[in-house]
Amino acid sequence: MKKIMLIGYGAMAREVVSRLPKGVQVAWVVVPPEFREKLAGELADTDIAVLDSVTQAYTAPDLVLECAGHAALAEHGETVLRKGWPLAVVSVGALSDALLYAKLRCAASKGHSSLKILSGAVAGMDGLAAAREAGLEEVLYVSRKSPQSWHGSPAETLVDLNTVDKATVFFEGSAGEAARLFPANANVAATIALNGVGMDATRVQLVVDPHTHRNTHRIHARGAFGEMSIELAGHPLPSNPKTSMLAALSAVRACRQLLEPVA
Ligand SMILES: NC(=O)C1=CN([C@@H]2O[C@H](COP(=O)(O)OP(=O)(O)OC[C@H]3O[C@@H](n4cnc5c(N)ncnc54)[C@H](O)[C@@H]3O)[C@@H](O)[C@H]2O)C=CC1
Ligand SMILES: O=C([O-])CC(=O)C(=O)O
Repeated sequence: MKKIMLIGYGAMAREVVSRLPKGVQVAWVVVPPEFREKLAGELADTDIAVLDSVTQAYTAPDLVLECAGHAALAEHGETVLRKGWPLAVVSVGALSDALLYAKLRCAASKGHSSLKILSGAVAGMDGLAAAREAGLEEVLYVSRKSPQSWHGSPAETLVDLNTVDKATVFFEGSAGEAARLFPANANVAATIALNGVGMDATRVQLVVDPHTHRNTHRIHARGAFGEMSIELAGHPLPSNPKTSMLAALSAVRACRQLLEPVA
């Protein structure tokens, strides 16, 4: 049996748990101290230990899965990697902080562990990263979501989410800016950047569309390899419209890979 540690137990983590393959079990969940008692009560009938620090686990997980947000990756990532535990992350936007990126890279190297950037809500990262080998001239990413998905983000100050009546671009900038300004909505921008031309050169547009219920991710890349356009229209999770179901599925896949000898 493979044992995983979850960092975070919100919409995405719960979706992952509901789809875990046979042969993989959650042994630890790490949440902020103020949520620990309540969650421990909720999980009292399970074998899951609810912790507020990764250091409270005394055996090594086969995988640590971060599904908790930028602050959580900054808080726990380095410790996990220094312990030699493999870490898969969805809050990729946190890596737009060059210092955090360098710290995690160094911790992974010192701990002989690995930091896996999950593809999350988007697809095509393998092709983009391969295309980069011969040089990329341009990468553009457009994210389009419903007003509901942008509530609680700085989009609220850039466009009236309650009255917008047509698809409207409310942000244009670099992947790094998008990831920092929209930590719960633009992790994909950082994922594309890390697989392509980097945080500064990746161009990003964020769009609110009152006529959609999907989270749509469009990538256009051009380079020596040729040209690629991908559009992925994902269903949001009912429990968090900011987060696409596919993001959770990319984490489920990482768990399944623990069981597979062929990658
Ligand atoms: N790469 C991708 O495609 C995507 C990445 N994400 C990332 O996944 C994160 C989680 O998404 P959801 O589950 O939908 O959000 P959510 O808000 O439903 O759940 C977040 C969970 O993390 C916990 N948490 C917060 N701070 C923590 C800390 N310091 N340590 C441990 N746990 C902590 C919260 O208590 C909560 O249980 C998002 O914040 C975002 O950064 C989200 C969607 C797509
Ligand atoms: O789940 C999505 O559609 C994308 C998302 O929130 C992110 O990139 O942070």
